[in-house]
Amino acid sequence: MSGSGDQTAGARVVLEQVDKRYGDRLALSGIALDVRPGEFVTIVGRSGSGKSTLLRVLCGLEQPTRGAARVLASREVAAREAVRVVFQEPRLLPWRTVLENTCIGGPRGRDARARDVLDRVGLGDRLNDYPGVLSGGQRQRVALARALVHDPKVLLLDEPFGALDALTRIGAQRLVESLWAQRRFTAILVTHDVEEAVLLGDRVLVFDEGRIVESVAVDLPRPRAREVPEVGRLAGVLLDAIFRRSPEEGGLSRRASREDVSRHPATLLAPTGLEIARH
Ligand SMILES: Nc1ncnc2c1ncn2[C@@H]1O[C@H](COP(=O)(O)OP(=O)(O)OP(=O)(O)O)[C@@H](O)[C@H]1O
Repeated sequence: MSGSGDQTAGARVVLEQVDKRYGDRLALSGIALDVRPGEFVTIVGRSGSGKSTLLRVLCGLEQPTRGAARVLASREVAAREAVRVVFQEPRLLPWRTVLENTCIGGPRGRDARARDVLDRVGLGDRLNDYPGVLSGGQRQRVALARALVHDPKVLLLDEPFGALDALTRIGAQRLVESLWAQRRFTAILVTHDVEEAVLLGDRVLVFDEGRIVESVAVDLPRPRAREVPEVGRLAGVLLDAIFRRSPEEGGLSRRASREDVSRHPATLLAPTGLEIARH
């Protein structure tokens, strides 16, 4: 897909030997990463492998213990405009309308832009509704609009589709991909779904114990479908990388097979057999 309309260019993201330590736990260990402007990088890995910590470092919620994380835009942009995050829960204010939620945190006079973005995510006719009357997928689209209204150079997505049902999830994936193709921001998405990682990523990184243990380039035309054999093959490669090591401590109670995971994608959420809580 080629960019059209807006000429917004994404920023380059560079991490140099980043460690993040919590007490004696090393959540990130020597992460070196260079993300091209406009690249779509997806990240998979077992629970606790450091994926969310990486996003928190990138958006400035956490400081690296060692090393540096840099966002390099082609022109000077305010930090708050450079990087935006969409979380698994939409985090909307229930007493504010869709339009008001979308404008939150932005400078005044963003109404027109917010309306435009809400239109693009298919909520142009829900501006004055409150979050309580929206579906889960619609709320997540408001969260996406709220991030995009700032015209970010980097969009961080932390399991943004995790709480959506399968059909809504496919629609939301396509929406994110088409917005990315239009606006050319740099996208970094954390997911537990290896197929989703292949469908959306130019490159998929596998995390394990705070390190990048595998990097898989996905050189397939877009939009991609789960039915394409190469998508399934790459998803298998990723699963092998995720489960290659079965650590004695804190790891899998048994080695999950590829079949287990494709039948029950949520297996990855709870590799030690814990109850899976869905939001
Ligand atoms: N604020 C914190 N204080 C202490 N330890 C933390 C904190 N945040 C994360 N950790 C630890 O850092 C490690 C990495 O956590 P992180 O949330 O990045 O993993 P994750 O890969 O995103 O996991 P999940 O897929 O379950 O969301 C874990 O061992 C976690 O317990």
